[in-house]
Amino acid sequence: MAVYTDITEAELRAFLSDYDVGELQSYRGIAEGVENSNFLVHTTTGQFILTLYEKRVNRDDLPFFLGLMQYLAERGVSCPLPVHRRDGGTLGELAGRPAAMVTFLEGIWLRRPMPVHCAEVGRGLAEMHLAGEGFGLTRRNSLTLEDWRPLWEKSKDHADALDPALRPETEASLERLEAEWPRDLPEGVIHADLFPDNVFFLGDSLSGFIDFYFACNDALVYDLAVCLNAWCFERDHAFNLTKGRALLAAYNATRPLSDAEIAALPILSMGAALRFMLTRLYDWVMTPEGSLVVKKDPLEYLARMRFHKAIRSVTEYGLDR
Ligand SMILES: Nc1ncnc2c1ncn2[C@@H]1O[C@H](COP(=O)(O)OP(=O)(O)OP(=O)(O)O)[C@@H](O)[C@H]1O
Ligand SMILES: N[C@@H](CCO)C(=O)O
Repeated sequence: MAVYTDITEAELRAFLSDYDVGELQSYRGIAEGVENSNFLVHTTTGQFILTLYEKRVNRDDLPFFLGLMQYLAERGVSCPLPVHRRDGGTLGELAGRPAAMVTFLEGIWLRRPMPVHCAEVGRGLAEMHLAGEGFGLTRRNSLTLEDWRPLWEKSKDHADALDPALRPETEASLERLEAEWPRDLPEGVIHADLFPDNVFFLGDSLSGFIDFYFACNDALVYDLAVCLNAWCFERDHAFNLTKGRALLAAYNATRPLSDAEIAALPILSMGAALRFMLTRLYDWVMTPEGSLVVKKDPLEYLARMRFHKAIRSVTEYGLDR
């Protein structure tokens, strides 16, 4: 459950008094998510999501995240819109945490996405990349190549307990990624965490993206590599070629990939798999026993790392070449 910081009704009423959102009717903590504390807030004018930003979110990055959601929403991307206070600001403080409210997005996330949904994500991701052009603020990706080894150093002593293969394979992956990481790919604003739980659907149609708290400037195709990892593998860790084809074709139809971007897909996908293995391993080690947060399995991403390492041609992802 992701309510690390609880709030009282009195605190919430005082917070809401700076907004034109009507009277508080009810509120409850939202169990899903692992990063921040989220509350669903009902007022006489509608429902909103209130987020209290926790450990991994740097306060200085919040104007980037909130500004980006606003920018994308204004340019036709369906995503939460930060709610403005009467003084014009969107960022406040509640229970000693930075806090903001955003509009509620209709839809549900899919536990078992099908190829049709992968195609929707591919199209939506490409549209988001195009819509992000010209956004005035920038943010470095804080979970990219340079950040992986320090993260690994903090948790590697616990790797053997999970799987004896984890340590040697991660060390070998880090070396290869450090030697081969591509540098000159087209960059822009990326979501960087576009997992199924961050994409809402109404029926088979994508209804919106949430959770922009890893968004940053980086190679656009890295976002696609994250999606390949998050959307196109089955529970037994097998890659689903039909899903890969659907995701990549739909992306490519909206924002055509260059030859360099296509060639970089295997190494970027391997890097993306390592990134999620590392943050999951870190959380696995650091989250206290008995805590209500659902820990995610780092080994799912060891399996994906193996798959990407063995790729010989991008046709294995479903790209026609
Ligand atoms: N704008 C929104 N509209 C509707 N529901 C939302 C919205 N934002 C968040 N939620 C709900 O809150 C849950 C957690 O939100 P979110 O994924 O942003 O949290 P997080 O702690 O940052 O999680 P993550 O583990 O994905 O990084 C979502 O699964 C969704 O149910
Ligand atoms: N989407 C991530 C959690 C947030 O970084 C994961 O599944 O590991």
